[in-house]
Order: sequence, then structure tokens, then C-alpha cells
Amino acid sequence: MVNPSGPVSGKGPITHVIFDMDGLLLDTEKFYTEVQEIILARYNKTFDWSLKAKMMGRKAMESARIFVEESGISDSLSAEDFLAERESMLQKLFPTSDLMPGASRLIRHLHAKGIPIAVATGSHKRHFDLKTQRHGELFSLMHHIVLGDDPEVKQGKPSPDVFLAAARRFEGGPLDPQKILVFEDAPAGVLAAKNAGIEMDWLHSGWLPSSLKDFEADDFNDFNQGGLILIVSFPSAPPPPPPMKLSAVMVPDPRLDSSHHDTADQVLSSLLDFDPKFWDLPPFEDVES
Ligand SMILES: O=P(O)(O)OC[C@@H](O)CO
Ligand SMILES: [Mg+2]
Repeated sequence: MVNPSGPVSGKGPITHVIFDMDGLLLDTEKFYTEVQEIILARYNKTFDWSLKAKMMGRKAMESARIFVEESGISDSLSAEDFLAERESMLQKLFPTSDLMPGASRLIRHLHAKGIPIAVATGSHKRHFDLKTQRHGELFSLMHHIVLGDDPEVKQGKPSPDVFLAAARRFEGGPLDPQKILVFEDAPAGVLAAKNAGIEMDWLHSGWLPSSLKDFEADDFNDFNQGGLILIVSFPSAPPPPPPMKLSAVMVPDPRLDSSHHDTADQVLSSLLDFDPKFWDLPPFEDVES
């Protein structure tokens, strides 16, 4: 995706921001990688970024199934046993989680300027508490936080559930998806955000026919598995509005192949490179650290 550095504007004005957490705000993806490399080494296998790219951002059991099946070890290690073994190692690592560069500055800046901010993460509460125990004050600046085991989150990313729940919990809803900016590090997360934008857009524009409102989420998810974005049309309904109005800024790990960047509206190498003016958000003051 284009990564403009000039004055070209995004699709602002943005009024609300939703942050992914692992790999975006917290430097925690390295812990998952480290532990998975240790487990695979026992089978004389190596963990590579093409597999990591498929796992990132997804619910634990979903990513576990991908791990054991794509590594070819599912006959020796079940997804459940992999999660149990990984858990004991992660429990020791998570409390040492550091912030990603630029995360604190951006969160404090948006909060100080009165821009409502939230977190939408695949992490479950027990992991969230461990990962954020050194960063409680910073996370207290969030208007709300939606976790992977929230009752409203039926399906993990790339399904839109966690972002739809996060968008709904801001005051003054329902929001126009065009005014929401999502920050993500993972391909599944960017896709989840775009899918949420489409669903919110259809609801916001009134296009979504009532018969679709009870559309089964896992059917929707089936389309997402292949990275396709579901577009359905009913004979009586007008064509859907142009999708993709919700904007997503991707801050991927440099080891992630750039072919995974295509769905993002902007790609940055670090949150330190984010320019709020590009999205019509209040500019940083020079003195901010
Ligand atoms: O949605 P995030 O915060 O990236 O969490 C993903 C986590 O489940 C590990 O990949
Ligand atoms: Mg992430």
C-alpha cells in the first residue's frame, strides 16, 4: 500500500481511534515467537514468518491449530497440549512486556487532545493483566478495552467482532466508520478492522437488509478465512455502498513479507513515524516526548 510521507491527507477527519495491542502497543509478539521456536526445535523444525503471519492476531485456539497443522506436528502435539505447554513459558515472559516505540507518546497525545481511544485485542483477560501490569496508568487512559474473551467477541480476528464491539462502546454511537482509525500490526487484524468498517458502513448507511442482520458470524468468518471480504446482494436491495471506509494504519514487524500490507491504508515502520496531521488529528507539539 502507498506509504505517503508528504502532505497528502488520509481519509480524515478522524474522531475516534482503536488500537490493537500485541505487537502494536506492546512488544509481546516476540514472546510468542520465542516460545514457538523452542517447541518446534524439539521436532527439529524451524518457525518461520510465513507461519507467524497466519497466526498473528487470531484467538489462541485458532492460532494453535494453525501452528500444529502447518508445522506438521499435529500427530505428536495437539493444539490443546501446545497451548498448555506454551502457557507456562508465556506466564514468565508477559510481565516483562515493554511498550512499542511511540506507543506512549501517541496514546498520551490523543488523550490530552480529547480524542476517544480504545483497545481491541485478541488477548484474553488473564494474559492482558500479565502483559499490562507495568503499564496500568497508560492503559487507564483508554475509554474502554475489549478483550479476546469478551462475551461479544464470538470469532477472533479477521472476523470483525472485536472491532465492532470496540466501536459500539464509544459514547455518541453508532459511529460513522469513516471517522474511526485503527492501528494494527497483523494481517488478520487489518482485515478484521476493514471487515468491521464494511459491516458498520452498511448499518450506518441503512443498506444492511434486516434479513442479513441475523447472518451467522461464522458464515461471515468462512469468507474471511480466505481473506475474501463478503459482499452479498439481495434482489430488492440497492447495491452496497463502497466498502472499506474505516481506515487502518499498519505497523508491521519488518520481517513480515510486504505482500501482507495490501489491505492497510497506510503502512509505517514505527508509531514514531505517525503524523496525526495526515489524518486531520491534532498535531504533535514539539515538546511532547
Ligand atoms: O489482537 P492482538 O492484541 O494483536 O493479540 C493477539 C494475541 O492473541 C497474540 O497474537
Ligand atoms: Mg497485534
